[in-house]
Amino acid sequence: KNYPPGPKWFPMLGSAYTVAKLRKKYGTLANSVAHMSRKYGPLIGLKIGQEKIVMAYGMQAIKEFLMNENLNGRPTGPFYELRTFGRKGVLLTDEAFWTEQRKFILRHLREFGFGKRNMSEMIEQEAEVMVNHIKEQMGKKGEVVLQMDTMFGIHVLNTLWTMLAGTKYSPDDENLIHLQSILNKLFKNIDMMGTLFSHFPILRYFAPEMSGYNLYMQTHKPIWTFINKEIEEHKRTHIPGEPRDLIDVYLEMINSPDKPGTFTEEQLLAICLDFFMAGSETTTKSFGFCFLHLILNPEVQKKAQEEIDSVVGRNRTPSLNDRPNLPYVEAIVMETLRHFMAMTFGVPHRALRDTSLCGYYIPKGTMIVPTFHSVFFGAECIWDDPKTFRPERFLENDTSVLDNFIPFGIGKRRCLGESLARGNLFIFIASLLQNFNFSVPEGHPKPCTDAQDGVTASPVPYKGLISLRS
Ligand code: HEM
Repeated sequence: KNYPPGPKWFPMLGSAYTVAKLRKKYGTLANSVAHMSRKYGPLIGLKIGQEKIVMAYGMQAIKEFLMNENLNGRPTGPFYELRTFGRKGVLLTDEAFWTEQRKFILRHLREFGFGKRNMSEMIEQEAEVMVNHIKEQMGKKGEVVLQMDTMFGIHVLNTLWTMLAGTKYSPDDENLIHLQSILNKLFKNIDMMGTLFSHFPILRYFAPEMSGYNLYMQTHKPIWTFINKEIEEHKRTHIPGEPRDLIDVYLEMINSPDKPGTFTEEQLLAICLDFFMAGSETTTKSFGFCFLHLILNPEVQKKAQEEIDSVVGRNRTPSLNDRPNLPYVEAIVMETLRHFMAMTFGVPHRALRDTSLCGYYIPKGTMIVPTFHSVFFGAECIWDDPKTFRPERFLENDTSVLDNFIPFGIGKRRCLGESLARGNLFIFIASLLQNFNFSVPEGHPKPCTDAQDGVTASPVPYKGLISLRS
């Protein structure tokens, strides 16, 4: 009673068929939810299989939802448990277990530079590696055509992995390129609400291929192996009392006599997996959207390059200290996040107790998903030309712009990696624009601005011509 309104529920399927039909018609899940919200309002009540799912559409609904602590859980079920041998990690756990782990991770990541000055130095070093790697590929020609939607993956992971595991990988590391490409494939085949076997768990036994179960497991296994190797290496080389990174600190906690019960080796593996997925995918996809729009908007590149030349010059790498003096580059970062998150849903929450939202009843156990499309592109968007890539919108003196800018969420479950993500975006974009121009390669089509659906939205794969600036 008083559950949010939505499409009719059919026996067994619930509203799955209606949602699938809308998705076919409107191209993406975000566009389908936008369509449903026109009919049903800011909360759309769905039932997919046995699962109740509410989509929150619009700033007021999303803010009220994210600030309601009764809605701070994460979904349960085999889809969420199989990836980490039970409910483990930080991304998809809740209650006291999650609080203890999140606090520990945040405190110790800071020891290894997270959010501090040496984070800037570490990102600057990686940006230099990236610039030099591109220059090597250019050779004497001074230009090269590259697959731009995926080329940031290893560089982004390196900035994260330095703090987590004290390791960096070569941009040509074949194993890591493979792991990122299979993860990319998985993320295109599922979405933030899950996949067929998460809504209909029994299908994993009868139709493992069709329900997405096989792909899910085939993707996770090599990533577990990769992380396990890293943990084993740390166990072999770690000197007690001299932690080098988060894995070492965590191992010390596991070995301490008075450790709380939540600290186990499986939990450490789950945390690394969460970071591998939540940390590298999101930032890499954001770069994909950013350079796509920079290629299509040479005047934005030119404006940023003039700013960088006058503040930083050409002889040193931009740093996070330059942020206040590079407002146009910072505005590109925000415009990038807006375009990426407009087509990406927030991580699903779960009602820990019966509660109410926007005057509706939300029963315990309901999954609830924020639809950022509404605030960045859709009906509640405060910008009149939302699909245009126009960084200037963030430089206009309008405070409501920042009130409506919540790509990392709000409240207690707010993104744990915001400072690293923003730092990466700022330094990499500034460094690349300082050195290169980006354009459509001869004989190639203009990149398409439509997003592809998945756990996180991706740009349609595209190539760019990168040439040395004169
Ligand atoms: C463009 C980059 C990124 C965006 C837009 C982004 C956005 C988000 C959003 C919307 C959430 C969900 C908040 C909620 O559930 O209410 C989230 C959670 C999370 N993010 Fe990010 N994120 C980004 C990068 C990163 C990075 C680089 C890391 C790792 C260093 C990271 C780690 C996490 C983790 C661990 C959570 C779960 C937090 C929790 O449940 O307590 N994210 N992120």
